[in-house]
Amino acid sequence: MEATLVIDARAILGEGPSWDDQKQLLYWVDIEGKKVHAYNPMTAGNIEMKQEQMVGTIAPRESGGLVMAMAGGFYAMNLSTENVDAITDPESHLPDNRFNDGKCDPAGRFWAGTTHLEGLKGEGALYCLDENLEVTKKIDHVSTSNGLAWSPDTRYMYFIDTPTKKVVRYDYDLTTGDIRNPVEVITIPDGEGMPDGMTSDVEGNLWIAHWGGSKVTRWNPDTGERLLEVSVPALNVTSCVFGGKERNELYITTARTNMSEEELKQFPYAGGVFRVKTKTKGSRTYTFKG
Ligand SMILES: O=C(O)[C@H](O)[C@@H](O)[C@H](O)[C@H](O)CO
Ligand SMILES: [Zn+2]
Repeated sequence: MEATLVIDARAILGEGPSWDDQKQLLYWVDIEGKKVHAYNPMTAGNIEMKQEQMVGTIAPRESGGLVMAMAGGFYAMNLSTENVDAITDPESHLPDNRFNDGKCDPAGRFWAGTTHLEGLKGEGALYCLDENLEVTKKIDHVSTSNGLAWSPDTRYMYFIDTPTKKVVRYDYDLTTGDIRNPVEVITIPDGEGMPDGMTSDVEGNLWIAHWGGSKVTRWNPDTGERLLEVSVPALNVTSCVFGGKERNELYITTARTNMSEEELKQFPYAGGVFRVKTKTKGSRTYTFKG
C-alpha cells in the first residue's frame, strides 16, 4: 500500500492529527512551525492558525473548540475567535521540556506527554487532564512521549516512548483512568526508524508511524505480529489518524526537519499530509469532555 499527498504543507514538524466526525475536518499541528491546521477534504482547503508557542498536539472538545498541549502546558482554543486560554501547566518548573504527542481516551480525558527540548532522556512524563481540568502524572521518566491508543473494548491503553522502540500495553480502567501492569507487546526492528505516533482500528490492531522509516505499519498487539505496511514518500513519518465518512481513510503527518539536501531531493513533499484508503475501519477520535 502507498499513501499519496493530500496537503503540500511543507510543515517543519507535522504531527498530532485528529478527525472531527461532526464537521468532517482533519486537525493537525506543526509543532516547530507553531501552527494548528484544519483541513477540509470536501474543499481541499487547509486553514492555518498561528500560535505563540510550540504546539505538541490538540484534540476536539465536546463543548466546541480545541484542547491543546503546548510548550507551556494545557490550553483551550475557541475556534471562532482563535482565542487561546491557559488551563494549567504541570511542568511550569521544567522550562526545558515541551509537550509532544497526546490524545483523548474513550472516557473523554486528554492525555499528553512531554519531552526535553535538547533530547535528554528520561526527563519527560505522561499526564492526563480530566473533565474537571485536574492533571495527574501517569508515567514518569519518559524520554519522547509519543503514540497513544486504546483497544476497542477499552481494556487496554497502548503507549510509545520513542527511543525504547517499543509499544507498551497497560491495563486501563475506563471509569477511573488508572493504568497498570505494563507489558511490552511490539518492538520495531532495527533499520526501520523509530516508532512515533499511532492509532488503532476496529479490529484492535495498531497503526504505527515510523520516524526515519518512510512508512506506517499495522500490528496485532496480541501476537506482536506485523500485518501490513503503508509506504509514505517522506522520511520522517510522525503520526496517523482515521478519517472520512466511512472512517477508512488513514491521514498521515510527516516532518521536514532534520533532513539533508539529498534527502529533501528524494522526498520533496516531506512535511506534507498523506492519505491512504484502508480495508479496515479505524477507531474514532474521542473528544475532550472537560
Ligand atoms: O514527532 C515527534 O513526536 C517528535 O516531536 C519528534 O521530534 C520525533 O518523534 C523524535 O525526534 C523522534 O526521535
Ligand atoms: Zn510524535
